[in-house]
Amino acid sequence: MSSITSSKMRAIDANCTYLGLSPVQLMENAGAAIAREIMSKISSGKVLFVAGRGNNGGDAFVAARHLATNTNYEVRLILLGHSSRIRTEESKQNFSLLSYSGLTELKEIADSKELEKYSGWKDNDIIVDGVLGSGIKGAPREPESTAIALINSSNSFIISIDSPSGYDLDGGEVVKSVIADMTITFHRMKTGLELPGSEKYSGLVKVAPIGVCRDAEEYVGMGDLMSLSRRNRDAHKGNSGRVLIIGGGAYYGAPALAALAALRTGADIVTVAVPENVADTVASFSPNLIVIPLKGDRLNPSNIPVLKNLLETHDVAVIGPGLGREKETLETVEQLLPLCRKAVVDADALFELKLPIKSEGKFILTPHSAEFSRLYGSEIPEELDSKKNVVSSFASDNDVTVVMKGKVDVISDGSVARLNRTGNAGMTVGGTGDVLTGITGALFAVNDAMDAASCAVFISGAAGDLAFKNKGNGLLATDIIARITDVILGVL
Ligand SMILES: NC(=O)C1=CN([C@@H]2O[C@H](COP(=O)(O)OP(=O)(O)OC[C@H]3O[C@@H](n4cnc5c(N)ncnc54)[C@H](O)[C@@H]3O)[C@@H](O)[C@H]2O)[C@@H](O)CC1
Ligand SMILES: [K+]
Repeated sequence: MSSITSSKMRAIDANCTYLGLSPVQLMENAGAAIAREIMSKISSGKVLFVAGRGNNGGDAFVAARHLATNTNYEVRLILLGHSSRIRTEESKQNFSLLSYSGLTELKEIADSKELEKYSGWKDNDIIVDGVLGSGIKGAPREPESTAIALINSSNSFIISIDSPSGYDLDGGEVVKSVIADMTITFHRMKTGLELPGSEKYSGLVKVAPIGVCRDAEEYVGMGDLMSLSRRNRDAHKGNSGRVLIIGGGAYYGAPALAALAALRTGADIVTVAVPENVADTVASFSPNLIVIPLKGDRLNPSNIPVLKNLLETHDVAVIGPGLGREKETLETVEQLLPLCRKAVVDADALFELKLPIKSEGKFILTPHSAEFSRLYGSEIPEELDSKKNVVSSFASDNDVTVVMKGKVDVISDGSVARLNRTGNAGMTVGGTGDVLTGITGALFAVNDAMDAASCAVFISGAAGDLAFKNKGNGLLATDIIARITDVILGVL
């Protein structure tokens, strides 16, 4: 299995919480794995744990408790700082258990000078480094920086928890780091621990499983939303995404639903370009929409110059909702796609889509399984793993990102395939596909295709699940739009 970044690991941890596997359970497994490694290395001896106030320190608390159950070990632990400043509940809980765990010494030292004077640095068989892990930001500050220097100047065998403290697991610049003899990282190998020269800091690297649910990685969850780009405090209008919806003509509700969903997902500017016969109707749905009427009552080649200008001022185009399948409309879509830098292609725009699209642009296609089957030119297998393989190779062959909608959605950019199970039977009502494309467009404007596509199906399904709680099978596409912000704000 390939290595992962620390932000991916944080997303997996958060997905575990979303599924009901609590951080305290993972911490228990992480700490127990460290204690087991120490016990397999020495059958008795002196072990000093140096712990920070984050969850890396929490792992150290658990490991110290496990190790101290065996009286062959003399276990000491220094907390860098005051216990009142321990960051998380799970870490606090594990720290308080140490008073009852038979440690030889338990100290809280916040001051660097006092840390230097501490008598327990000498003659340890092992020093365990739980100072900083994946949560580090910037160069180590005090007292962590002094602790790192003191650990490095000891003659003991040094085991780092998850990461040598100070080392960037994503491979960024290292200002000051523990030089470990061994690093035990959790769940999966981390990108930064595979880089050339990283062994100078990490020593031997072992990967310890901590009982992460398989679905926490494979299925999109709340944790994945953490990797979406965040709005800058000093952002200007437009920085958070400009979305151009190209649709309508045959229908008028579909482009309006996509546009409103994009706005609720956080896009700054959403422009709806629709044939003039439906422009007033679309505009009448909401004063929040900017509607540009296009000549004619269906999308046609004479609209291309206007759309070309609009594409230049928007980050992403959403092409398809309510277009209809007139020959000239589908030909216009074919001519438009190469002009797009980024586009979400849905509904009628998928109908006669010629792949691969001859363009430098990036594309997300959002077919349901019948539409996918038509594009793929064959039946889709029933079994989920085979489905994943089919979607993945289709995405790779055509250089697109695909969301194949279904009871379980399959998302792939050709190199990674993810699954999503949010959503419910009530969402078979009309318009839900348009809501998904709108969400996808808003996310794609400011994120890469795979993150945008995966998070969009999750958000759309989760908003549908919230709507279902109140409305049951009577839920409407507009009810889903009304719950998008609840999902994004984390009210699940
Ligand atoms: N569910 C989870 O999230 C799990 C996390 N685990 C452990 O938790 C670690 C990540 O925990 P956290 O996110 O709490 O982060 P860390 O424990 O790595 O560090 C965060 C703490 O250090 C402080 N800090 C950040 N940068 C600093 C700097 N440059 N100088 C001094 N102090 C600094 C922060 O204010 C915070 O208090 C992992 O490395 C792993 O060891 C494990 O318990 C397994 C499960
Ligand atoms: K560490």
